[in-house]
Amino acid sequence: MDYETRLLKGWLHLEKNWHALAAKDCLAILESQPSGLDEDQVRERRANYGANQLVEGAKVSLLTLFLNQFRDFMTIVLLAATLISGLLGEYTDAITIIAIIVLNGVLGFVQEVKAERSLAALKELTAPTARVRRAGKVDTVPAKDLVPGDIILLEGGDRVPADGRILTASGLDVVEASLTGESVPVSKQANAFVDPVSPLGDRINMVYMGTLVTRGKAEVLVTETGMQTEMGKIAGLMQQSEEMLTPLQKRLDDLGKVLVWLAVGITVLVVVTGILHGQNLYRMFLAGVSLAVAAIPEGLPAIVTIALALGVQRMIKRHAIVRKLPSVETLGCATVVCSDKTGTLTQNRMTVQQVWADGQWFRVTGSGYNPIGEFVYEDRPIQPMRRPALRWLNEIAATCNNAVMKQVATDEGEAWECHGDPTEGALLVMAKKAGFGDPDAVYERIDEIPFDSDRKLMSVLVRRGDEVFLFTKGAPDVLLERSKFILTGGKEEPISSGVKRQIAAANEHMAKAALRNLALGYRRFRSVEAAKAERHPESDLVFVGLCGMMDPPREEVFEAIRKCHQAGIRTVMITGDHQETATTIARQLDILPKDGVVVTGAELDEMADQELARRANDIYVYARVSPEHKLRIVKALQARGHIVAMTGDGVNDAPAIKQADIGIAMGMTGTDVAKEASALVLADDNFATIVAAVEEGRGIYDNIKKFIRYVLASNVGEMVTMFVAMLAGLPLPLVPIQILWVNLVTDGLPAIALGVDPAEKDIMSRPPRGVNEGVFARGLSVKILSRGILIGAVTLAVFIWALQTHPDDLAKAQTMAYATLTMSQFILVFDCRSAEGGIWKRNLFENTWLVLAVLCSLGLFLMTLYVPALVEVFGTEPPSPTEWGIVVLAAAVPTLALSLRRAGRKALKTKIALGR
Ligand SMILES: Nc1ncnc2c1ncn2[C@@H]1O[C@H](COP(=O)(O)OP(=O)(O)OP(=O)(O)O)[C@@H](O)[C@H]1O
Ligand SMILES: [Ca+2]
Repeated sequence: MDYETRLLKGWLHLEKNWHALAAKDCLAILESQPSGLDEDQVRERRANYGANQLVEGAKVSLLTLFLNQFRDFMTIVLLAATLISGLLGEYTDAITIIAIIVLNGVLGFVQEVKAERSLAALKELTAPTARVRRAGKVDTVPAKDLVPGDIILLEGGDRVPADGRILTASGLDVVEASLTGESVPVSKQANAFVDPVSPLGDRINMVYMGTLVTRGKAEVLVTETGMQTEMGKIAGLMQQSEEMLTPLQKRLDDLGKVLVWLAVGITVLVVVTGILHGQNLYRMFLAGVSLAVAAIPEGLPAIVTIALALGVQRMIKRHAIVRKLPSVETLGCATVVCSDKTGTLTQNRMTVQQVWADGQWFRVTGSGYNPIGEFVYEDRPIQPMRRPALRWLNEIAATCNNAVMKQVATDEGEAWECHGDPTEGALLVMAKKAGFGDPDAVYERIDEIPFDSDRKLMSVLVRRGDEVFLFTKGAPDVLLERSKFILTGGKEEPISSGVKRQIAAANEHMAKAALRNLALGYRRFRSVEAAKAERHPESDLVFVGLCGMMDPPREEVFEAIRKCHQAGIRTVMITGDHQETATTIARQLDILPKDGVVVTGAELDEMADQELARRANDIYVYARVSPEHKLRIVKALQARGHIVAMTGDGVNDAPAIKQADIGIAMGMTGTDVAKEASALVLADDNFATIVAAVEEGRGIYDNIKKFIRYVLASNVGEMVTMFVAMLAGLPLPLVPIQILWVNLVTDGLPAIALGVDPAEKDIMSRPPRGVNEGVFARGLSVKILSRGILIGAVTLAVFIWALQTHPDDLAKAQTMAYATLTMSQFILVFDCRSAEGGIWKRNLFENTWLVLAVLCSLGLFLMTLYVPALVEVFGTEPPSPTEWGIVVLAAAVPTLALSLRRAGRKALKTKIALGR
């Protein structure tokens, strides 16, 4: 570092005024260069500067999390009661109860840690990345790995990953609202002079972490990372807290509060009636508190989180990444899925098959990205570079292009892969087939006007010797409109309206064959300066020709769309492509029914919002639309009461993604902006993944309902048993420790195993659930109460029977009641697996976890009957074989009776139906 640089560095150290320095001085100070840092430098700086991350708020320690398990009111009361009983000399009772409470706490703790971990893993998956140039090579790395001195590449749609000085920029616009509050994009430049004392918003040669690039491209030298960034300085204020509680979780939280008071109320009643009937006050108190602890479903929120988290992991396996947990529930309610076409419904592996130029048709042979094939005219191979129109066409196609083709080794030998836009990949391959493989050797690129979905065009300014051209490619209708000339027989001639009609017809012809079309053209300039001075460079073009590329539908989409039909979900295609191409593909995929309507962006512009809403139910394809139209479409569908899932990838798609009930972003081709607006990211950009996510979403919601049903029915059973016994003046049916143990073995493992239950087969043939439908809709509360009451009834029946057969043996009768209550819950858990069908609706062994969980819990329960040390503590007396028979029969009654009743009702219905 020379003296001057060191001087600057000293000054900078005080002020951090990167914006007031020349770019080359910034590079010198950071000892970097445009080709980037090398590996050693990066490693060293990582150690010095730390990760490029905002430090998060303090995390809850594991110990706190563990202690939290014992903080609820009833557990504290129970602990106090236990202490008293310890003081009164009931040591075994006291120790056992404490042991059970600790076990319960451990269980809750494990559940919560697991839930937390899964959520953290989720966050990791959606962590931002950055494109960085190091040692001359461009690579995508996690944004947290950036160090000062790194050279990063930005383009429209990126979130800026660190603070940096702009080295080069073309058409760069950045929204800095997150930093300055200003929502109008700021236009940035590399070489602008910026006053040292200017505010953040005026430093137009800098970009700042967390701001959004809306358009353009730039190379940026990272100057500050992590907490040293402007964002880091205000990190305390900025911590975005993502809404992580789902509507269901909130509702259950409220429900939990009600249930606590209900449980406490009933417990008080039980205790009071027990005492009035002459029960021992102290034992009654302990029993009451134990009952309350058992009956309060304090584990529900944690189990819901686990079910959500496990479901979310299953979704990840199916390539759907959930960014906002609440959307998991909404997924099951979706009534319309609006999907992009290119790459989502189709394979996005494009191949140019037809070319129209100079009034003639050509075929291009070959398939995929393999650059082997020929241009064919009237069934004879030709040499395209010898024909002026085709030569221009291929030169523009390859030069106005940012894709890179790479050869990779696969299992089936060498294959070609496209890095970049597949549309451009197809053009590169075509040019290579024509024999124009290396455009950089011929044309020097000076500038680029990047593609955007609104303009539907892309251009590059190039120089060849002292000739200067603008090469443009884009949607044929758009490009044709901007053309004034056409290349015929090697000469530029004015384009007549007749020729325009001929081109439009050629375009239509290819579109009807499902080809995706692009037009190519150029414009000459006198000099680079003249081109740069031109306000509308993409006009007065010379039209060269059309390329039609095949982009076949994805195989798996056919099945996915069929599933949607069955599940009562409508599929709508929204595409920037031509209406004929869109229509043909939509027909192939069975998205567009016979009477379905296709609407274009131009027609949308003519339509008022109300009219759009009125017609929204009949429109299946929106073609040649701009991202702005998407927002209107979402709103129109929502106005018709639909729950809308909407896909998108670009910056301009973000508002629609946000507005949709389920915003979906593309994982591969999507911009950061689209991803951040989304609730769901498709790792494979595949439509079928949306359907898989809906399926999982429905399954997760179902599973949550399953264990709510199970846990609450069990608890009702426990309450009914105790309450009725006390009312009837019976002795205590279960001793406190037994109550606690029932709760531990039944609420623990089996309930969690229900959370991973495979979805029912008919899950995608039901209509979508209403968004406002509560958990207890569709008779769930009746199911819970009927089962709970029956469980209580059989437990009491067995208890009374045992009291009568062994009048002097209360312990025996209590053991029988204890066994009946436990066993009936083990049977009930299998009944809860089917929403409508009864216990035999589903294969018992389909959910191995559940079988294992029940066996495991059964073992824990049997230990208290047969392990001598525990028998002593639990005061049990093992039933005889006959008594076991009675217990198991009685325990099966609630589930069997209700399943039979359902089967009976169904048979009756069928009979009535048949009778008609
Ligand atoms: N890289 C590109 N350069 C120039 N023009 C392009 C490029 N990519 C697409 N186009 C043209 O712009 C049109 C709109 O593109 P856009 O990306 O908005 O939608 P799409 O890819 O056709 O379909 P979808 O909206 O279903 O993804 C395309 O139909 C094509 O004619
Ligand atoms: Ca319970």
